[in-house]
Amino acid sequence: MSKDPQTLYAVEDGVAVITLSFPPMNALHPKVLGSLFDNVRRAHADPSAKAIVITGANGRFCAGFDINQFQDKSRSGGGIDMSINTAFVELVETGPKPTVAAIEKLALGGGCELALACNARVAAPGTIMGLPELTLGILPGFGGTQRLPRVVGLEKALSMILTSKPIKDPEALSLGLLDAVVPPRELLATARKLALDLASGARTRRFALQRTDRLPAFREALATLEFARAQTRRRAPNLTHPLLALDAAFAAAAALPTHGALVHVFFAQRSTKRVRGVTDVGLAPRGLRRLAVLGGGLMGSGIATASALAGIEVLLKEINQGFLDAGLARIRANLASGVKRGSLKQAAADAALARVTGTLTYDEFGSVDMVIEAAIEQVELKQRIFADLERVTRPACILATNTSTIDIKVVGAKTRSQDRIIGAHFFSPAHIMPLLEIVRSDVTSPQVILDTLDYGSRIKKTPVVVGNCTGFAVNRVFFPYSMAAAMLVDSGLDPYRVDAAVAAFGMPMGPFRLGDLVGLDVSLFVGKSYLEAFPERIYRSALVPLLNEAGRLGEKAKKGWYVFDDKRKARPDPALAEIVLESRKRSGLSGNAAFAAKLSDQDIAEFVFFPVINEACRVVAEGIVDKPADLDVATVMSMGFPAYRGGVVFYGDIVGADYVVRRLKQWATQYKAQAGFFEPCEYLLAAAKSGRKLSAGNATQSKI
Ligand SMILES: C[C@H](O)CC(=O)SCCNC(=O)CCNC(=O)[C@H](O)C(C)(C)COP(=O)(O)OP(=O)(O)OC[C@H]1O[C@@H](n2cnc3c(N)ncnc32)[C@H](O)[C@@H]1OP(=O)(O)O
Repeated sequence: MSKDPQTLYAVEDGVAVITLSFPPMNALHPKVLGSLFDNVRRAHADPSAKAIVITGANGRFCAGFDINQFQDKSRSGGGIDMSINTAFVELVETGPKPTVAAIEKLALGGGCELALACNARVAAPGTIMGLPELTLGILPGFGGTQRLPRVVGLEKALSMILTSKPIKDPEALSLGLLDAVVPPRELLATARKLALDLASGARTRRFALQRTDRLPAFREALATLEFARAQTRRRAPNLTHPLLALDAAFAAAAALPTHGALVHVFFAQRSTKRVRGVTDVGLAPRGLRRLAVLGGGLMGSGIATASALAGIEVLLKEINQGFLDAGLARIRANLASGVKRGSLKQAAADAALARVTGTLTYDEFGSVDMVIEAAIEQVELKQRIFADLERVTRPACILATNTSTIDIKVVGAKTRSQDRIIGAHFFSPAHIMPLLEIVRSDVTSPQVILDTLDYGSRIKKTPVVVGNCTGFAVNRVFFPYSMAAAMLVDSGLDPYRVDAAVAAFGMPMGPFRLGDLVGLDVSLFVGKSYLEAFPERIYRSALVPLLNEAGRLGEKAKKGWYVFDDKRKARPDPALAEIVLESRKRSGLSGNAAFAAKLSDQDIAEFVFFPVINEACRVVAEGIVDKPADLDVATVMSMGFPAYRGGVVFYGDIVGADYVVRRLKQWATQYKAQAGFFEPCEYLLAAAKSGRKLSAGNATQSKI
């Protein structure tokens, strides 16, 4: 066996096996690193290899970076040659072919970091793994400070790094640092099989650096790091480098845009309760004791459940005994499911139920402090109800509507009580979804807004005050989302591909799966209000009307964009193709097929979200929200826009207003007939030109 520092390359059964070879410990001499890098690249280019196994010669994996290099350099007074920088670990982790480490005896320092970069790890019994770098006065340099906490958890990783003590294979296995422990003679075969399973998708390929499941919440992480820092200072008051290791773990995470975005959402969520002209004018909430809910349907019963759980007396009104019984049964079922899930104690559920009274009349409405109407979306019906409410309630009683589409001034048009009329827009299911959009008109009194904010906080929702416009804030900002997605499908993309790309961006589901959840009849109805309100910037696809005609109304009809089994599991449906083809024919977008076919997942996400950012800018400019951060919170808490991207406006700042404008203009050129859909608004254009952040908001007082 040669003593030269090198790696060996062989392909066995479709797997490239790369062997570290530098007796006795296969230390990572710069020549070993160089050869490893070359051979990993070779394996990625090698058509006979589907996957890669990295192992060590002489019955050992690797004892880390070659310590002799440190000695030589310190003698010569120079620094370490890190010309083979961390690029190779990135390639090992995320290159086109999956990697598995086959480990014997030891994986220490850089050797452990190399194993951590592999997508899976198998070891023989008697193996030790660890990051002993601090004992040499240096820090783990190949990404160990980042990957180890993500694989074994922050606390364990800090202890391993700070004590430099390696762990043995049984503990490594139980922590997930190893995927399997097998006898030495089975090691390579097991690693090869695992590598092929990762390549075929039979097992999920994992990327340590992208994992967050073992990381604690940000504040908990800070506390752990602070504790470790104090302990380290006590144990080694003269040493700086262990503290640097802690800083490295923290600073690297803190430098990521995800950190900035999450901190933004943290503060934004707390600031929605501060509204100019409402919470800064010396008013105090009047405190709500008794609430009436009109309508015991899905929304009404959810609102009643959330309110009763917060200690509020609830009067539930329905129009006949059958509907009332059904509404009360829904409240009971909501409470029972909370008990079953473990989020609610039986005694609390019983107490909440005891606070709910059913009624068929307005007789007791004189005693309530607030009414929330949750009837169906019909203008005349709501107008009649509000005229009745004005008559049967005290003048101080707040009159709220749970409409999601109708102008609240139109709802109150047959009353002279516009100042106490407000929108309380809940998201379904109302007792679970965390957001409450509070819709004010230009004459809603600040006291009424303040009381509704207070009510929202009491029922544990995040309240966001928004102005009165079509779709209010959330639905309005998101109307271009489904339209852009439909445009892509009409241009030739598979709807399931679009959904997958949007889910990969971080949404809980794609726009079409969401359409099925909401109901495509509802989408059609709501879509019409945007056609009327914003005719210059809508995309009118035949897709949703055709799906409605075919009776494909979504989950409730067991078929929509997808088909659903009895467990509500969605599956793609080949029969959808006919409708899609018909819509494409009518759309006149066939000229865009080549453009659409070339889009990457990221392009697709940008295509559907940049028009959303554009609309969000309009909402900010029109003063529909008090501040852009309110819109960020609203989009995270309603649509599930990823908090680590900070909400739609903050996301616009992450990617840059100028980039958003450039892309919108490109698409406006590509889709000439739909140019209005992509036209950047003034607010966005101004930010792109001046470099001002979109989240800076309006300098002037909001108009709402
Ligand atoms: C970028 C990265 O984050 C930076 C790094 O990786 S820094 C390196 C981190 N790795 C380490 O600190 C491990 C250091 N090595 C050890 O702790 C121990 O040698 C061991 C646990 C691996 C084995 O211990 P043991 O079986 O008792 O054998 P030991 O006599 O110490 O070592 C055998 C030989 O390997 C050499 N060796 C061990 N690790 C080495 C390394 N990382 N580099 C160069 N030589 C190494 C020893 O110097 C010794 O050489 P010699 O025979 O010429 O004296």
